[in-house]
Amino acid sequence: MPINSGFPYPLYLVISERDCAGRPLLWVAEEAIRGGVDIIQLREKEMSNDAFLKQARALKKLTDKFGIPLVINDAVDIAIAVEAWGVHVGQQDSAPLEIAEKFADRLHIGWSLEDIAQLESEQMAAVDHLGLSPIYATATKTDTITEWGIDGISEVRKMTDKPLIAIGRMHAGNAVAALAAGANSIAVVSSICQAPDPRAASQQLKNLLL
Ligand SMILES: Cc1ncc(COP(=O)(O)OP(=O)(O)O)c(N)n1
Ligand SMILES: Cc1ncsc1CCOP(=O)(O)O
Ligand SMILES: [Mg+2]
Repeated sequence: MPINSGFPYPLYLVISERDCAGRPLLWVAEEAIRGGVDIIQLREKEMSNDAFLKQARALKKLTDKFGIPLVINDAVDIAIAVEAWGVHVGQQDSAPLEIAEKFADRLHIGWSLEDIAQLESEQMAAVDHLGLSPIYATATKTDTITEWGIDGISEVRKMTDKPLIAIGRMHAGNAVAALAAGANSIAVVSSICQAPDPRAASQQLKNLLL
């Protein structure tokens, strides 16, 4: 059984050094937290394991200071090493059932949903929340298949009670529609990490989601 079916984190920041427009990741993260981000995922696709672990430890200190959860993308070992709140895995990553078998009560498990048929997967038994990936195609992640769109969120909402995170070109102009369609959370990279003022961008998004 998943360890928690609730998801009280409407504004979800996914962050990587590369996406921070030349600014330090920890500065962008702190500004975003001060602006109202509720949860942060560290997603480093181009770093060595050691550098990823170091970055994860530093970010965990920051998220602990502000009392918000840290999620690690892909790397279950790093999530465990830094005592992260959770891990996010996709269809090509470690399987939720395998993660849950080893780390049953230690990690919340997020899983990417790319196709409606995946809702029928046995993996769903170990999944705490779903990332609908992507709502819209985005330059931040190009190895995606189709777009859910806002209608896709409504479709999935009718088929599962699990918390749904809308990700993929989400911004102030489409966040409210995503929530109205049944998403519990909006996950963003560019809308905050590339913003000239990440704190103001977070505040603007958060105000829309309250
Ligand atoms: C909240 C959230 N949803 C979806 C994803 C995408 O995960 P995945 O499909 O494994 O792709 P990568 O992020 O690993 O490239 C996510 N990271 N977060
Ligand atoms: C990690 C991820 N998974 C699906 S889309 C995406 C990237 C979202 O980035 P952006 O918010 O810049 O479109
Ligand atoms: Mg992944």
